[in-house]
Amino acid sequence: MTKPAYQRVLLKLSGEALMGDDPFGINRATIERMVADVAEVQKLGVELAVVIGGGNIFRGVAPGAQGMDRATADYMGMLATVMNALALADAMRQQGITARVMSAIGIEQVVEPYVRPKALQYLEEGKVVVFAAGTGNPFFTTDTAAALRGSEISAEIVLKATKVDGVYTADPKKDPHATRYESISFDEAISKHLAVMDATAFALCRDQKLPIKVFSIVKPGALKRVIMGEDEGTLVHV
Ligand SMILES: Nc1ncnc2c1ncn2[C@@H]1O[C@H](COP(=O)(O)OP(=O)(O)O)[C@@H](O)[C@H]1O
Ligand SMILES: O=c1ccn([C@@H]2O[C@H](COP(=O)(O)OP(=O)(O)O)[C@@H](O)[C@H]2O)c(=O)[nH]1
Repeated sequence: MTKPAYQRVLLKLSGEALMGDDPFGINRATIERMVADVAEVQKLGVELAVVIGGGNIFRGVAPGAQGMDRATADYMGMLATVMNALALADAMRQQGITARVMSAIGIEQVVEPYVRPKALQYLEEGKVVVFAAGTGNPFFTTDTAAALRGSEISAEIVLKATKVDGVYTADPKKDPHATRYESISFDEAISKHLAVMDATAFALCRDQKLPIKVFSIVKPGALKRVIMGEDEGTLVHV
């Protein structure tokens, strides 16, 4: 049997993708399917940490936050990621995966706080760690949280599972003529303002020499193919 290409990865799951075809919130079938994908790669012995987004519930820059103080809206967004993290960890439990949620914001009655050595210990024990509340700071995104936590846990790669199947020359939702890159350097992605991830996340990964793979969360089996090092999505590299 061929071995996985990575031993430890940071998986960023889009909050917005949790909606499935619903207008907001968490779609049951969608979260179960995502967890089934995670279970499949966990069986291969890959150490897996997850950063979950919150856009399905609240986004600090959404129209619903108009007129609000940006930092307040962002804290709401971070709390939304905590709800998603709890739902995700529970869905994992139902599929036989032991998961631990760690929050960047102190809410001890609900989830344990993020403590780096503890997170590393869980990973070594084969548990899935779900990082909630992003970076814990307003004006950031969960993509940046993925870059940060990925660096902290010495992940070999950040896997961004999102609604598109890679990085395109322009936003494929707006430009039907956009074409997908097989791979692209951080500098090119930043200088071309490719908005699939924010520049802060790209810059942090570039400085830490932490590659990113952008791939589809919707495509069946894509996560496993990425883990096996097969041709899937777009690699963003130094
Ligand atoms: N150059 C690009 N290549 C791919 N996707 C892009 C690009 N520019 C903008 N996007 C948009 O970025 C979205 C993914 O980023 P984001 O909205 O932050 O998703 P997530 O919920 O995964 O964090 C895609 O759905 C796509 O519409
Ligand atoms: O470190 C962080 C991470 C997230 N957020 C807030 O939480 C929201 C949800 O996260 P994100 O938009 O990254 O989730 P996703 O795109 O995956 O749905 C963001 O819009 C921000 O308002 C924040 O303020 N700081």
